[in-house]
Amino acid sequence: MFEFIGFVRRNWTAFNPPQAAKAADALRIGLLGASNIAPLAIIGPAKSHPEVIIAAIAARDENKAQAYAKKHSIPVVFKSYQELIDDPSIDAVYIPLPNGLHYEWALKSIKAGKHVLLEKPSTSNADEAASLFRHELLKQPNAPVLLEAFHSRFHPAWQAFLSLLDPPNITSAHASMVLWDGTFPNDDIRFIYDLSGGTLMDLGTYMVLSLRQMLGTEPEECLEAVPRLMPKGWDQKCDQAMKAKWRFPNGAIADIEVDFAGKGAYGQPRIRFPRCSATHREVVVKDSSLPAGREHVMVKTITFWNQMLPTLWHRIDILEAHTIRNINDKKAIKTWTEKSYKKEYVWADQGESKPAGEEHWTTYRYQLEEFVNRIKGREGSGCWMDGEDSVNQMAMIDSAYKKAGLPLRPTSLYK
Ligand SMILES: NC(=O)C1=CN([C@@H]2O[C@H](COP(=O)(O)OP(=O)(O)OC[C@H]3O[C@@H](n4cnc5c(N)ncnc54)[C@H](OP(=O)(O)O)[C@@H]3O)[C@@H](O)[C@H]2O)C=CC1
Ligand SMILES: O=C1OC[C@@H](O)[C@H](O)[C@H]1O
Repeated sequence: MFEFIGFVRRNWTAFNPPQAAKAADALRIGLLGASNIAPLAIIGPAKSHPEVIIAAIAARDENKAQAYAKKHSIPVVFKSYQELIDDPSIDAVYIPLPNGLHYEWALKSIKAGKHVLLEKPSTSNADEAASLFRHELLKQPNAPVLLEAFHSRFHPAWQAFLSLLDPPNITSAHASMVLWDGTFPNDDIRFIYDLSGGTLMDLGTYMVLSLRQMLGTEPEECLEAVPRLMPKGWDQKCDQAMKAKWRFPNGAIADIEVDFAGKGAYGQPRIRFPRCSATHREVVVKDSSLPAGREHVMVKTITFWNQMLPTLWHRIDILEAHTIRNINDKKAIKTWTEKSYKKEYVWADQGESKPAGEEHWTTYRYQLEEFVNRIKGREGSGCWMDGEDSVNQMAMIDSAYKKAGLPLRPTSLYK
């Protein structure tokens, strides 16, 4: 009952956040495009941030921008993306454009001296990511801050989950999410190759990041990648679903499954709640009560339920599979499991300095906190995604497209 009340209160407040009075030196952020995601990813989170003002929007159609600005109380409308990034009163831009336009508009914004919060996936492929994140302009003193908006990694629950893992001793890992057909129409930007669509580029990015973060390193090889293409008549260079498997340097095998049109038995819609899990190498548990010739071993599996939107609800399951067995023939004498659970909506006490956070803060709000901290030169929670991380993320995505025999998403012609 208390948990249900907490769930309702947390989620109601997440979507109706308290309004903070704005500081005189608040960052003025402009939005490129009247996107579907901005209200959740930045307009809402900015409300409770005293140092952020959503100051302007630009859309390809000015009337659309005006209507969006009115709905979301955005004071200034620009006629084009370029006009917005050229305006000296704008400090930073949020780029939630189709994936294929990320590179061009991020680079244009950086050239205009703006800080950039860039939607995931950062670019269309690893080559683009390398040219963007290793750009000379980002190496200058006082260079703009560029962040791939991988919101989920900024949440305390995700960090708590990672802290329970022992990456060198992980033997297998898994991450998956399956949605029902029709969540997005077949002509959505997500499924258009020329805009760098594909399910691996969308849901897949979260699962790829989950594996990379759980293993704490980059894969050696993509062992398998099996796409299901969009239905006939739709873009045949886009995957509607993807299953892929990699080998990591410690020998761990890690796989993902993502699907935008899950079907179960008899064609019934199938969904799979976002999750990821890691299983560790068997360890011997010291047990002085055992007779000679016997040993006690344990295998630990840790699962995170809802790594994508943990504020809504999440759970970390710690499962220990114990066995008492003969040492010589490995015959099991007794087996049992022990389970415990963890949730973490705010940072656990870390002594003197606890990073900012509230139970109702979404992943996007935690991310915005760190984006601002970085721009203002403050330490913050320590969560960040640096440029090389974003390049490696795209390299792992590319490796699956290559293995699947699909073309890499197209590189922008913008220089
Ligand atoms: N972090 C997260 O949780 C989420 C992130 N995303 C990411 O955000 C980005 C945008 O997603 P979403 O908001 O769902 O997308 P939308 O379908 O809302 O499109 C975003 C904007 O793209 C602009 N646009 C520019 N060129 C084109 C074009 N050729 N065709 C279609 N649109 C164009 C439109 O701008 P205009 O208004 O100027 O016409 C539109 O408003 C993607 O990169 C996606 O991966 C998406 C959902 C969740
Ligand atoms: O980033 C995202 O998160 C939620 C998904 O449903 C969406 O397609 C994706 O773009």
